[in-house]
Amino acid sequence: MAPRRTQQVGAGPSTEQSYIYKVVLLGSTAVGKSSIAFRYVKNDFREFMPTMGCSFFTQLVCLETATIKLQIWDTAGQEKYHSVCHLYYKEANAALLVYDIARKGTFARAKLWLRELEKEFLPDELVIVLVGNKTDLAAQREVTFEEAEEFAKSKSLIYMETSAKSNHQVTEVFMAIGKFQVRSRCTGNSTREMLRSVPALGQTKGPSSPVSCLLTVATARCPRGNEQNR
Ligand SMILES: Nc1nc2c(ncn2[C@@H]2O[C@H](COP(=O)(O)OP(=O)(O)OP(=O)(O)O)[C@@H](O)[C@H]2O)c(=O)[nH]1
Repeated sequence: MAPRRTQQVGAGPSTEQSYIYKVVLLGSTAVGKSSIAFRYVKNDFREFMPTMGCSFFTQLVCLETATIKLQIWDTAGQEKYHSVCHLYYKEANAALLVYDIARKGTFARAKLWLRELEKEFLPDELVIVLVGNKTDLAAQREVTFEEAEEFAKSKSLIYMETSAKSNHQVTEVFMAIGKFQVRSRCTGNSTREMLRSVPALGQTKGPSSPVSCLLTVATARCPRGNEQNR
């Protein structure tokens, strides 16, 4: 089932379609949500940027078949802001559940966020990416790739690891969201169904994982420098 609340904003430059997707970043404080958004939108990294309430960014993703405007909502992870977070993930099309691979407690917290989302959304209504951030801290890793991937698989989530600091796979996360949404629209299959359709590859990470396998299907048209930030 394709996402229900996607806004279609008409044809793009040629015969392409343009869509607006709302993406919300959720997770414990200091896992790197703002840093991921900042890296993606500004291609920069700052050591200190605490979020109060919520920040908002937009970014265009140009795919072969469609142009997508991502509305990126970066929520604050501090407990005092928790009660307002549901206001931000309302009407979302995709969620990034971010944890810090070097802090096991943040992985547990991401699982709690998932439960909250499961109460608010139908199973195929939201594309959810579990994001293990700070891969540059590999020596301090407390959550293995395999543990997180296994959990993601059991819940039909996309799983990816990033480093906002070293710019590892950050763009790919947002591209994944765009591509899954567009493919979902084109094929009528939900992300769950698409992930299920490549089960044999589910055991491996890297270039042959289900995510990267599906990502290669729709090739990006714009090089990063040509993406517009509005
Ligand atoms: N080593 C490393 N540090 C990172 C990475 N991403 C973020 N950080 C650092 O982690 C700290 C928290 O980053 P933020 O982006 O503010 O985290 P947040 O999840 O938005 O935090 P809240 O706004 O409190 O919810 C900062 O000191 C960042 O510099 C990363 O990939 N690697």
